[in-house]
Amino acid sequence: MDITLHQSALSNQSSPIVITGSKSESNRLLLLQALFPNLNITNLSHSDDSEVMQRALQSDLKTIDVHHAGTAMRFLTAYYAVQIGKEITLTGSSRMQERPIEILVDALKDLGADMGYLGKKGYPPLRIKGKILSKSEVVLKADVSSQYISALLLIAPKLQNGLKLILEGNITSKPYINMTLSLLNQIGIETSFEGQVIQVQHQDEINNQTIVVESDWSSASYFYSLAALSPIGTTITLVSFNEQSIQGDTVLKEIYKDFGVNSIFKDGRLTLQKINEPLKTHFECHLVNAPDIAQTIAVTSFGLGLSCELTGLHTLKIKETDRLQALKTELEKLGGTVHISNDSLKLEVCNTITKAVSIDTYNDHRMAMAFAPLCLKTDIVINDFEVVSKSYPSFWDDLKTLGIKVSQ
Ligand SMILES: O=C(O)C1=C[C@@H](OP(=O)(O)O)[C@@H](O)[C@H](O)C1
Ligand SMILES: C=C(OP(=O)(O)O)C(=O)O
Repeated sequence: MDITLHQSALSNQSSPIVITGSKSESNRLLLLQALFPNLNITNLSHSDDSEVMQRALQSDLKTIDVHHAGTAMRFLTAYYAVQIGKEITLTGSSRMQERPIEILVDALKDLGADMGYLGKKGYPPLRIKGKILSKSEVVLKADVSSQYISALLLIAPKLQNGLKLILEGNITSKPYINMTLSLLNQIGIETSFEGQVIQVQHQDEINNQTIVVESDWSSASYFYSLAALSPIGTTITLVSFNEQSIQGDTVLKEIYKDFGVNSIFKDGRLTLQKINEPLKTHFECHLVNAPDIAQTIAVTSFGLGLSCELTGLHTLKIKETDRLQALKTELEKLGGTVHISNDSLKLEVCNTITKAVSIDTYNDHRMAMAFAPLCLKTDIVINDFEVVSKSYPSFWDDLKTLGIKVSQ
């Protein structure tokens, strides 16, 4: 189904937007909780991806389907590899069956795992038979997806001798690896990360404890974009966010300064203030550490009539859709001119936005949410609007709270 966002301005009296827990943190903690049952978690994400993860970990079924959830696919591959005596099929949506997993499968097999492909080599679905993994050191490529590395790190404390990972190549999405290590440290597990080598110590048990999931910074990006596209003086308040976070997407607060948005933290609230128009007409950003906010930034630049060059985007082609191609197609429908390569996107200056365009979302929540803020400039239709539930089910309600006029 589609949804129409009528050209609107944000209300200046709206209540704060409450964003729930980070899906990345939630899915890591859910897996750690399955390994260490005395870990208690609060403020879990309400996203489809976290619900899928929760259901999978509680399931006795022989086939586990994670739909579109990349973290669930990768983290559960490692988890089931060490579930002794269990044999399962792990599968996902048709897109998931095009998202590569060979680097992780090879690393787990090198450690002693018993698993294989049920379809195309290198891709889900997988057959996994849990066993004790005998080895504790493995070499793997780090330039395709950090999720393979996080998956191995999450099961590492339960391996007999812990784990030493030797990373090859440029490390992509590094803040997500640091997030995994930080959560391991928070529950009392010792780790080190020096150069290309990560080590995790073996640990059987942890102390009883509760971890509060931080609110989701990737979801906050759409509000940064709304603030950037609004007149000077506009404010949007988000709860609950603190300046210190283990999520790499906190770089938003630096990046959006260039678009005239200031971030003020007070008592767990983050207020975004549009304080000036962009100081430059061309924007450049290297996003190898924050791939999930690339779509938001490209659309903000377009909406502001700026040219931009975004680099470090080689992972975008293997996400929910080929995000580089999807951005080019949809921005060009709106009148933009976009050049893409395997790892970059260049947008030319465009001062008129084509009206009432229908944006295709390609089963990608971030396509829907990244384009939505353009309703501050023109009417816009978002096709298959339900996709947002992958990470942010209440997104459209939250837009209405801000005064955006929405109809179905
Ligand atoms: O570990 C995680 O929670 C994630 C890592 C990133 O993936 P890649 O490492 O594949 O870039 C990111 O894009 C994804 O949304 C979540
Ligand atoms: C890429 C994403 O998720 P995943 O890889 O976990 O499917 C995302 O949420 O933008």
